[in-house]
Amino acid sequence: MNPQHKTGDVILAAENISLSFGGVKALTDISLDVREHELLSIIGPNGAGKSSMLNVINGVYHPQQGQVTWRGKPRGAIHPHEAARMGIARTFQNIALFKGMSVLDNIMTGRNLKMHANFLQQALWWGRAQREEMAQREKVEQIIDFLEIQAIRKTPVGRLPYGLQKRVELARAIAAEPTLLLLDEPMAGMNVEEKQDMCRFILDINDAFGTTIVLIEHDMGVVMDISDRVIVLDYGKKIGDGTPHDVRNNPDVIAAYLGTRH
Ligand SMILES: Nc1ncnc2c1ncn2[C@@H]1O[C@H](COP(=O)(O)OP(=O)(O)OP(=O)(O)O)[C@@H](O)[C@H]1O
Repeated sequence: MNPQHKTGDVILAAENISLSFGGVKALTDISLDVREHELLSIIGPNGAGKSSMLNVINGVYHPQQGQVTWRGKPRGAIHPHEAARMGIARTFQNIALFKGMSVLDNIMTGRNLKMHANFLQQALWWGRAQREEMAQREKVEQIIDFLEIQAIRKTPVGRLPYGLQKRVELARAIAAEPTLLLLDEPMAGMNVEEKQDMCRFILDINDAFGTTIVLIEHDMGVVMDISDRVIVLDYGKKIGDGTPHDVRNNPDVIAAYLGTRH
């Protein structure tokens, strides 16, 4: 894929971010930006700081130094629910779904932010709340069709194979209609066919909804294939930032990462 034709303005900028846990420096002076509509991958060996960076972006961690700017405005220390309100959705390395609930109900939880009627309003204006519930369900059904999970819509998530659970988690994340979608190893533990499906869905989301995607992924084939741009971290420092072609030919990256691990 080629990048430049589709990417827009910078929507998120992280400037000089440093984050430590006790004596462990997870991130050191990292600056990066995320441009609207792009598919940006963050790669690097285990412990390089990739998940920490996503956690800074969506407000799970607050860096000791540096600043995050969202649509040109410095953000300050925010919590994940505030990041969600800004339009930043997230999936996790370990699936975080309600295992006893059906696929449909799990995806509905992703619509919470879009619900207007609160509990009291639901009690007072039953009709209106019901109309809203129907509209939300319709949206969820569209997502179910989009991700081709119609056949399992009533199945409790805990009974599904791993690959499908990952797809349901993706469905729940896009149910929030995010501007920026953070995906933390969405293909980990998948077989080749499941990975191909997941790649297709990620690209479709990016294309069909214009959703900006930041992806952490260890599979280099996948990263080089689908990314518009790749950022490389190593020991908490940024050592590469460019097109897949640039990164593949960056001597620092080759030395620190591609030739050695994974
Ligand atoms: N909550 C935490 N408490 C203490 N140390 C942490 C915490 N989160 C991350 N770290 C440390 O920060 C460093 C970066 O970890 P991080 O999980 O961000 O790396 P990563 O690149 O995502 O690794 P992986 O590919 O293994 O998921 C590691 O040394 C890790 O042990």
